[in-house]
Amino acid sequence: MDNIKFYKYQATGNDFILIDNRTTGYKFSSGQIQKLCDRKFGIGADGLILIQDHDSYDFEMVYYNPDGSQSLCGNGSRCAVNFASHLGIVGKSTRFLAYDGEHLAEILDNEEVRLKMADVQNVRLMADGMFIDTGSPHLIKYVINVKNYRVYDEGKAIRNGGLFKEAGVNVNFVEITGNSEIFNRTYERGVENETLSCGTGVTAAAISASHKGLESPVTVNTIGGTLAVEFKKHEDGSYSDVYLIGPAERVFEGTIEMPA
Ligand SMILES: N[C@H](CCC[C@H](N)C(=O)O)C(=O)O
Repeated sequence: MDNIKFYKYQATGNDFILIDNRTTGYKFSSGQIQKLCDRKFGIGADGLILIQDHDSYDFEMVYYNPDGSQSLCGNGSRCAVNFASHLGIVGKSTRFLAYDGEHLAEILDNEEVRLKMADVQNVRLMADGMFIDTGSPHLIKYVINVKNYRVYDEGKAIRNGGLFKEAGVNVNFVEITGNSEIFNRTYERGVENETLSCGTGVTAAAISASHKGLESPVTVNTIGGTLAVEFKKHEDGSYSDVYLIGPAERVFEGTIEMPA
C-alpha cells in the first residue's frame, strides 16, 4: 500500500493538504479526496493541492475541494507558492498554472505571498446580492453585526437555492468596518461549510466594496486573519491588477496510507 508524503499548510485559517506530485503521478478519486480531507478519519483540510510539472509554467497546482470538485483557490494558491519555494522549484517570484489559468505571484520579505488574480469582468447586481467571479463564483451580501450572523444556515440555503443549485456558489457576508476595511465571512461551495477565510471570497468582497465607495487597497479581516486586496477599477465596470496578499504557512508534514 502506497505511503503518501504530504505537507499541511494554512493561509489565514483556510487549511490545505499539499502533495509534491511531480514524480508520483497520484490520481485520487472523489472518495479518496473526501477521506484525506476528513477531520476525523483523515488528515483534515479545506482542500487538497497537487503540485505538478508543466512545460510552460514553473509548476501547475491542481486543487480539489473536499467533495472532489475543482475551482481556483486563492488561499490555496498562496500556500502552493510557499510550498513550491520550500521544494526549491521557485525563488521569490513565480508564474504557475491553476484551474482558471496563469497566475503570477511573489513571496514578500515578510514571507507573505502577493498573488495576482485574474481580471474581473464585472460585478453583477442581483436580488440576493452582488455576483462576482474571481476564479471561483461568489455571491456577496452586506450585513450588520457579521460576527454574529447566521452564516452557515443562510449560506447553505443560498448555495443550494434555485438560482445556484446546479453550479453552486460561495456565499460571502460582509460588513464595512472602516474607510478601507471590511470583515468577510464565507460559506464555501465544495466544503459545504463556513471556512475561516476564503481567498477568492476575500477578493470578491473587496471588489464589491468598491461599489460602496471603498478604494484599493482594501484590508479584509476574516475569522482566520487579515488579508489585503489591491485592484484597478475601470470605467467599463471591469477590474485589473487584482492582487490578494496575505500569509501562507507550513504547519506540519507527514505520511498517510493511500485511502481505499
Ligand atoms: N470552494 C471554492 C474554491 C476554494 C475557494 C477558497 N478556499 C479560496 O481560498 O479561494 C469553490 O469551489 O468555488
